[in-house]
Amino acid sequence: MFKVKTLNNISQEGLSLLGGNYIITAEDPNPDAILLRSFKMHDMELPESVKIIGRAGAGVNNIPIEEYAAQGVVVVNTPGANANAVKELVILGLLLSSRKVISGINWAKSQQDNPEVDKLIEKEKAKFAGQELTGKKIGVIGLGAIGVLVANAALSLGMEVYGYDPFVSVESAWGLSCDVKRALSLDEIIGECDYITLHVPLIDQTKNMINAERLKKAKPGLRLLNFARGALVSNDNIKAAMESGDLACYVTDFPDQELLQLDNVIGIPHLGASTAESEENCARMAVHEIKEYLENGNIVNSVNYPDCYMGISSTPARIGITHKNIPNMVGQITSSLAKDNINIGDMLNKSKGEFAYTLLDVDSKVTLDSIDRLEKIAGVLKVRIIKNEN
Ligand SMILES: NC(=O)c1ccc[n+]([C@@H]2O[C@H](COP(=O)([O-])OP(=O)(O)OC[C@H]3O[C@@H](n4cnc5c(N)ncnc54)[C@H](O)[C@@H]3O)[C@@H](O)[C@H]2O)c1
Ligand SMILES: O=C(O)[C@H](O)COP(=O)(O)O
Repeated sequence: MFKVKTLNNISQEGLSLLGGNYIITAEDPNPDAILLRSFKMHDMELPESVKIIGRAGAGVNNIPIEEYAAQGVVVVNTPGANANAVKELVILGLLLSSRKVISGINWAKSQQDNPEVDKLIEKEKAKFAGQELTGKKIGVIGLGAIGVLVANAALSLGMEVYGYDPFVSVESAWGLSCDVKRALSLDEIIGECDYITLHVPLIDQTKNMINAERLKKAKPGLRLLNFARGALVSNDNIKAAMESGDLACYVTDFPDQELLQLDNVIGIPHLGASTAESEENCARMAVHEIKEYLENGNIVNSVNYPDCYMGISSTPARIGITHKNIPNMVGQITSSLAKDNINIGDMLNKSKGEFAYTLLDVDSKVTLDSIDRLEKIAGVLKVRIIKNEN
């Protein structure tokens, strides 16, 4: 029996895939896995029992992934599972930043007791005129799962699309329309575009990426959309750019009190991934990844360990070892097993940055003493018996 602790509400359709061998808990102090959305884990003490953390979503800035890697805990996310939901909200954001529908609707509602409102409408509507998207230039920053969908959708709205992503994956590049123009730097497009939309992860290198200097170069009347993370742009810079008239509108899925006080900010309460379809997709994918790791030791879509897949074990025992990516780890692991007369039938060793994973199928049952010896090897972080039969 495995215990999965949830730190946020997770789609029931996804949770139901865990099946009868799992207990879903919000309270248990010693779970095998943690499943969450945006819950901030930075101040949380992680129980020793936790082997894997599943982020039902894309962003992992709410999880100390390096710290957990150093504890031998694998963190996985669900790439692309909520991308369509975000893309659709970005399209809405483009329209809301272009047409004064929010103020128009609010004005109309304020006239609900006015029997003459239909006559007033024709007079008042001039206050709510906007601009069209067709023919305008948009810069899409970050061409991953979301950025590619947004760039392609913007083309179909008749926009001229520039994409910027120095680390674009081959898979993303295949998904991107050849009509998207490649920008070699952010500065190259900030002065050209009528709209800029951000789709990068929040990491040290992207924090405050739309800084004061860049906003000063912006085309006057720029509309900036941020459905990625608030800290990619600072409030002070948004304020200054609005005061100078360079920034006409800031649409953000991450508003705070200061931003909500500004007239030209459209603040959405982090609804990018909040559709039934996306919540279900994310939960299904995260549950699949957690099951693969707990039941088979396979790592799928990890952000702090290498992906590693050996299917279902057909030997008597399987052992999974998270360890540091340093010389002679495989040598020490295999000779420790050899000393215990345990033959290795199959194995995989993969590394990612400072950390590595070794998955071994062995031809006989392993004893707790053998596991103890593996745990004592310097650099080994966690050893798990995934399967152990006679
Ligand atoms: N508002 C929401 O509800 C919501 C939902 C999903 C994701 N997000 C946010 O959006 C981000 C992107 O999501 P995704 O699913 O597209 O992720 P992704 O990993 O598929 O794509 C991110 C892309 O950003 C690129 N990138 C990284 N650093 C860059 C830089 N300095 N300049 C330009 N490009 C850079 C990467 O190469 C990658 O192609 C997530 O990390 C998350 O923070 C928000
Ligand atoms: O990074 C993400 O996937 C989004 O920000 C969605 O977060 P949520 O699951 O808390 O809605």
